[in-house]
Amino acid sequence: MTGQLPIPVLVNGAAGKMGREVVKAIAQTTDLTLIGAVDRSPEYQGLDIGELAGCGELEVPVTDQFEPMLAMLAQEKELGVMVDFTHPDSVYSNIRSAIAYGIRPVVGTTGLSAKQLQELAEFADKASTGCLVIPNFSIGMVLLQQAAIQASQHFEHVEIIELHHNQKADAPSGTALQTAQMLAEFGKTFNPPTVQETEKLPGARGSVADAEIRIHSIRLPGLIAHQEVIFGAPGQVYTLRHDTSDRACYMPGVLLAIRKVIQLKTLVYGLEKLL
Ligand SMILES: NC(=O)C1=CN([C@@H]2O[C@H](COP(=O)(O)OP(=O)(O)OC[C@H]3O[C@@H](n4cnc5c(N)ncnc54)[C@H](OP(=O)(O)O)[C@@H]3O)[C@@H](O)[C@H]2O)C=CC1
Ligand SMILES: O=C(O)C1=N[C@H](C(=O)O)C[C@H](O)C1
Repeated sequence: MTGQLPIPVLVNGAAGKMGREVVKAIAQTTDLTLIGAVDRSPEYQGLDIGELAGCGELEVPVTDQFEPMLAMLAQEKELGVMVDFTHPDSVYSNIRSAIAYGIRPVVGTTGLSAKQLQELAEFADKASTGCLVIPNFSIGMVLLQQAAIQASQHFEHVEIIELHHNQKADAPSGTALQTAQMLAEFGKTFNPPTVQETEKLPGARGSVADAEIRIHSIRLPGLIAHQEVIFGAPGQVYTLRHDTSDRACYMPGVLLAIRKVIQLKTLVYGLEKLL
């Protein structure tokens, strides 16, 4: 907490699957206060977000008026935070708008390109405004990625499978892309060809990400969010797997990010940098 007052938070995408979890998590704290709930869905306009999220009335109605809410948040005595769980198509401009108002973004929405991230980092830098972009807020995924980095020093072959619910807009997942990027950071290239391959169906071998790491995306009802990183070598396979069974798993990371972002003056990418 800065001073005596709670950190004012605006949740963008508040009526969505993640937005509702964030609203519930904030309502259970004493050092954060929900001051706005933005969502574009017409069916939820004017409804109390607390009722919608299942944590009781919060006297915060859902609105689609993002910019006016940012302007209102900018008037608060304490530094304001905008949590974004919206859509890959709008996240870039949401972050720019928040920073322009001096609001600190905590971003879970995936789908930002490397170029967009670079531009946002420069924008945040110039404005001396903290911004957190976190492809995955769960501690289990951070641990998986750390184990994968360690294993990558010893294996030449690795592929990633990510499995998600079939409402997910982007593929591959932000987490899978980040994982490949983390393994590529040590300058190694994986999966040297062992045979001339032919794809009888385009995409059968997945997509090629950083350092020649292949990513395969599965979308099915019944899934939430899952990832496997599979290393292979002659005579052995080493599989790392993380399973999400409830979106509550992301909330400790989201709350940590809200509390940290107000201390930052630049854009930081990845939960591991906060731990
Ligand atoms: N970083 C992490 O740990 C996690 C990240 N995610 C990411 O978060 C994002 C959201 O996921 P999820 O909650 O499952 O998605 P949902 O579709 O359930 O929720 C998104 C909500 O935001 C609304 N919305 C979309 N665009 C806008 C906009 N421009 N302005 C205001 N509201 C908007 C949607 O309305 P409508 O339905 O009308 O489009 C919907 O109500 C995805 O990118 C997902 O990959 C998800 C889980 C964890
Ligand atoms: O859409 C989701 O659900 C998730 N999205 C994030 C991603 O793309 O990596 C994080 C997690 O996998 C859940």
